[in-house]
Amino acid sequence: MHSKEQIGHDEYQNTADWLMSHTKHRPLVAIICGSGLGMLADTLKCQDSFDYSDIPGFPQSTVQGHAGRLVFGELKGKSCVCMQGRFHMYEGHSLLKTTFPIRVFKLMGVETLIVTNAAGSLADGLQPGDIMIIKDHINFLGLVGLNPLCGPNDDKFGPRFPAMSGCYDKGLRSLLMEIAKQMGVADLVQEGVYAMVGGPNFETIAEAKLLHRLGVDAVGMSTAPEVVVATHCGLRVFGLSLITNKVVKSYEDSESVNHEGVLEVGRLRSHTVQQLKNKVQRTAGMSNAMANQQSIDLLFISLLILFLVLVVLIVLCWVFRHFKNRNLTEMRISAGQLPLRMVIRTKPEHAQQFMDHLMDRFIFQEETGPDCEEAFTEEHEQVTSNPSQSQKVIPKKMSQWISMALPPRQARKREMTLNSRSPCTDQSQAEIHALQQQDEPQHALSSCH
Ligand SMILES: O=P(O)(O)O[C@H]1O[C@H](CO)[C@@H](O)[C@H]1O
Ligand SMILES: Nc1nc2[nH]cnc2c(=O)[nH]1
Repeated sequence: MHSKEQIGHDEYQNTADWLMSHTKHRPLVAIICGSGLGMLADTLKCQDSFDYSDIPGFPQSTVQGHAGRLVFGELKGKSCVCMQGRFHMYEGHSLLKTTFPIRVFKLMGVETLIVTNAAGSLADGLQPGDIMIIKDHINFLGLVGLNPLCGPNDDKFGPRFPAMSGCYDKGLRSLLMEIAKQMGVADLVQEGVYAMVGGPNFETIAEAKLLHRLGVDAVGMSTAPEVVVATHCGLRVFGLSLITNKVVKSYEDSESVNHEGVLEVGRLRSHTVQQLKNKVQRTAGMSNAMANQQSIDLLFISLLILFLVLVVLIVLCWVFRHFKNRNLTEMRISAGQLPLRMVIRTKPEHAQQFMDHLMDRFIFQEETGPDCEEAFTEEHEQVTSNPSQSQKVIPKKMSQWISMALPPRQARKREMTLNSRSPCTDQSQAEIHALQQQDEPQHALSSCH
């Protein structure tokens, strides 16, 4: 039973330490080369390569087309590590063993895993030689409990129940589509769902029909366990399937698939796959820390722009209000001893009318208030003694309560009119001057006695 097998954290760590003591490379990207795709490592500079048989704890590769070598090297100055040959369950390895290198890479500081494989197509639109960007997978082994994460969970790597939705990085997927367009090979590239079956036999026609009905675009015998383990330990994953054959789905079809044919297509398309892989690898080679820093910078700039827009809006509102109120007369009314105030803004021509009504009201109330009788009588006499005066005069007592602020230009005119028409007391003159010197619309007490 695979689930009883355990690999201790120390065993992964020992292998990681051994590798790091044998190479100066500190890769951020790891690549697993699928069947016939071992040449993906060829373009790496300053290579350090190790046979799997020399690496402590590493399983051995037994499949033709999988060299069994770990190659460290640089692409455009960025270190990466390439597995020339992967491990399959059908070789007799446990799923924990087939995914052993992934956790070792994680402990070495790898952040992104690029998986490649050879696969048979079920989708009518995928032809041999096409490249499928893996959008998602169906892990048939996992669905029946054959999963490298079975057994005690190593919390140092990841959670007991890891999410798998979105395990194939969306950003890198769209990036590859862009790159394919730029390279003029967009018609060779499309996204699809990969399914992993146990192998090593290829599919019967009934199985092929079933997979097709289930929505599988391409099928192979690897990849899913590696992706599950990589996602569990927080690696960013990108996957490419090279379509090496069409899966036979019809009893009338006389064609049949074989491993040599699979390897041959791999060799023929190796150059294109290599170019695509290199371009994604260069972007992925930018560490998560760098990518995060870029996101933080972007967030900071967005916030700054938002703040500036807010400031501009506030200033615009202030200016708008200022100009809107500029030509209005402002009347401020304070009531009693309570801090009760009312501000009324109205067109200058309506202001006097309003004041007249207000004063009539006040006078009526003053008449009924016993304590203000004396003040009222005195003021009332003043008003009635000069009935020709077109503008009513606010009684002295009320001037404590009512004030008017005219628009700046009108305030000046009004001041001149008041000066020429009726002599103001020294006190109210002083108030007019004092208030007019303020920046606000000038306040002119309209009480003139
Ligand atoms: O998935 P990779 O390793 O690319 O290999 C694929 O090709 C082999 C069959 O020809 C199988 O191992 C299948 O999984
Ligand atoms: N299962 C399976 N694996 C493959 N690997 C390459 N081609 C195929 C295929 O047709 N079926």
